[in-house]
Amino acid sequence: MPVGPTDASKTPRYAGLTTFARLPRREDMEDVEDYDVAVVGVPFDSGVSYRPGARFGPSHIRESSRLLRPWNPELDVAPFDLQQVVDAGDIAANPFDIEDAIGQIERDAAELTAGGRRLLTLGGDHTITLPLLRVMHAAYGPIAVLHFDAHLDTWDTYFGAPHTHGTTFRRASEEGLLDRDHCLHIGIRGPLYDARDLPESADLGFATIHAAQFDELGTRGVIEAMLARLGDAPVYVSIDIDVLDPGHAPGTGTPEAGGLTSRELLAILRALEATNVVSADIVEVAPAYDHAQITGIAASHVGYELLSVMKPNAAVNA
Ligand SMILES: N=C(N)NCCCC(=O)O
Ligand SMILES: [Zn+2]
Ligand SMILES: [Zn+2]
Repeated sequence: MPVGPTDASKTPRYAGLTTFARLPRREDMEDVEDYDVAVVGVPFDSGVSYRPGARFGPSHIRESSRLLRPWNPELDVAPFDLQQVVDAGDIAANPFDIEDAIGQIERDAAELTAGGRRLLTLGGDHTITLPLLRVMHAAYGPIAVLHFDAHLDTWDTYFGAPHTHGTTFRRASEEGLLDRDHCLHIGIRGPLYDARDLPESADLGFATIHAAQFDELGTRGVIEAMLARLGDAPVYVSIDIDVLDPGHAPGTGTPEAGGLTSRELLAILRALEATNVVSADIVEVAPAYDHAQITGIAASHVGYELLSVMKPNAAVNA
């Protein structure tokens, strides 16, 4: 039986060290390799183009996750009984050297996912997804990326810099990491730099469901289109919290009006039960702009739903 979160009926939720959902720390495990999914923080925000602060995202999401409970009634699952989930702490990413940080993230994520283990990464800005996708590609081959974001993040460079939070998915596509027939952006909105931004993103392998399409499609219609696009491919889910409307997630660096509600996002994530989610990240949570943990709580619930749809990899401990 997996070791689950601290029992809230025996130890107050607000007591003790802060781990995601009050899960055991990886260091607490007798056999440190004995987990199916690791939650890991990447406190890095040196790739942002506007407001900084996502380096404090991991600790804020953890602190906001203390109220999560063990049973998920929407999916009829107990995500922490299905598989051993641990909190693996934070990856120490160099704030002064983006290339070095990307290398550190890639190495540590490769180690944490050895043997087919899953990762739920708490960012950090969206720069951190590139090394995570390299690790996914090494394990699974070209990967279907399900990208929730207000932004395309398929731009080329900022000030000549190739590795930023706005260029991640162009680099990933250029490096051949993506399964170009099955990648999808959901929630795109707001002004762009150029009329070519959208066609270029399509050329890089992404279909798009714009935030403005939610009214005509409805959540059900979005889910159907998403499942059709993903098919049976191994799916990596990257969630930029700014996909949510600023009313649902004010604590982020590049907010855009007209976004999803947290209820819409959570419903869409639950539908991933029918797919093969291999790992995921939640990025761009910047607590300095948050109020009353609105963004942190949304992010912690997003993480909970992701853990609820990740199925244990039969290869682990086989
Ligand atoms: N939040 C992320 N990942 N990217 C935003 C980039 C928007 C911009 O610099 O214009
Ligand atoms: Zn964004
Ligand atoms: Zn982004």
